[in-house]
Amino acid sequence: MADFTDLGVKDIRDGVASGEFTAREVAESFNAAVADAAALNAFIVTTPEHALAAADKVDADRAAGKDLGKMAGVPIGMKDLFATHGVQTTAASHILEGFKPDYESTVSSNLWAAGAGMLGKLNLDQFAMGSSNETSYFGNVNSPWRKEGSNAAMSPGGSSGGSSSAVASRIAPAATGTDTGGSIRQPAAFTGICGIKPTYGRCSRWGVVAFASSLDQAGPMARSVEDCAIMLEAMAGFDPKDSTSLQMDVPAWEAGLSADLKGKKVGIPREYRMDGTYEAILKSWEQGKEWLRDAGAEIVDISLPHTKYALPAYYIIAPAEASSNLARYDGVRYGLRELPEGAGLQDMYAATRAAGFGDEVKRRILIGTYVLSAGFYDAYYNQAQKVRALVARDFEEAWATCDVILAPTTPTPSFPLGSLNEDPLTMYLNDVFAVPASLAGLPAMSVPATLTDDGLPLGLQLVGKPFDEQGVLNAGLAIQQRANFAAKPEKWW
Ligand SMILES: NC(=O)C[C@H](N)C(=O)O
Repeated sequence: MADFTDLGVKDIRDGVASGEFTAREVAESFNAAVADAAALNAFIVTTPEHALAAADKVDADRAAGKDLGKMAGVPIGMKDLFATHGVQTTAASHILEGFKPDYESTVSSNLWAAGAGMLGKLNLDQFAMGSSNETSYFGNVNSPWRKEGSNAAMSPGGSSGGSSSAVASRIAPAATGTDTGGSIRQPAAFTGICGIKPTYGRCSRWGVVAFASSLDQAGPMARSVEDCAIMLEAMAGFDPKDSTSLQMDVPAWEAGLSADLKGKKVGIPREYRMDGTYEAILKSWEQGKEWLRDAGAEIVDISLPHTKYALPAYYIIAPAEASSNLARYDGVRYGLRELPEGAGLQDMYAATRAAGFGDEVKRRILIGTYVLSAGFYDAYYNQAQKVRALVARDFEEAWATCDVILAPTTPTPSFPLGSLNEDPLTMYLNDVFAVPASLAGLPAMSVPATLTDDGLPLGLQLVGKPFDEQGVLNAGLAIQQRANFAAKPEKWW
């Protein structure tokens, strides 16, 4: 069987369209790679038949001379937070084990309509809560990357850790992710791939298991900026079923790609120079400035004064919304039910939730319930909302002097699995550079920049004005062309 696993979204789509190979050949090749990579634990369930059926439809459409979609013939991984009709959807939680939705999320429907197929449902942190993919009920995901000279299992980041691991290891050309406070960008940075969180409202949240509804956004994860542009075009669009969906046409991001940044100003936020950030990351940030200058941009110093309050505000707002969203898992409507002998309704709720939710999910529900309780609402929840407004205002003011912002994606590279489990605060700090853009609802992307001396990927982050995914993608492309990140993890799985 021919091996197509080094190909990305654009290569596959164009090769299928020109008849260089068939969509079925591609699907078979990736299905085999997925089956061979069980050691990564990237997938919770695999759906080879879905990938093949979608491929056959594309091949038949091509033979019949029909128009092919944006993602025609591309088999992808689907984060297991998207409801998929008839296919188990768990959010990596025991409480949803066995749940097979009788509906399809809007984002996945859009992708299938564009000609993509599904390789399977990808592992993640439980209910997307985590930064290492260690809170999944279905076990850790392994990063395909290892430190030079070490066999220690590394984190692929989280919560979209199955997505990042699958794309980096080339068992999927692309995958969906979701980002509430960094869940696309941080795993992309940890594994040397690209990932973009679009403006809040670009991708419908309908059929996406809710974590923090005012922050949750879907986006693509792939190995190039071009592939992200193509896939985002297929995913995005107004959806009347999501009341926060943007009523705007989807721009032609792929056609609009240009790495010429003449006339653009790139802002460097001085508050992002934080203690505890790895030297190699500060160095790659400097390098990033040079690359963007080389692409024609002017580099300007900017200030986002409320940056240090963003993470604490996020860890009040996100748990508050989660405690409300997760109240629906009661043992009656979905998945798991624990019904001890002689138990009443309240006992059944308690037993189901005690058995069904993992520790991190329980921690967030407790914090969220606490900050929303009558005596603490003003002191915590309302205060955090005010901070959120200040963080958003910082960005609005910055747009007076720059068009796009360059920052690190994370303060550190990937870490060994197990090393931060006992320390939730250090784990939360992973998202210190990602969360401000989330609170402000802005488009933001991570692009691979370089490797550390011991061989781990580092990413650079670009943050854009509202609705300006194009500006983010174009600056990302300028970095991609200069970083020439061609490193590939050595196969050990
Ligand atoms: N869901 C996310 O965007 C990830 C973030 N680390 C969190 O645990 O909330």
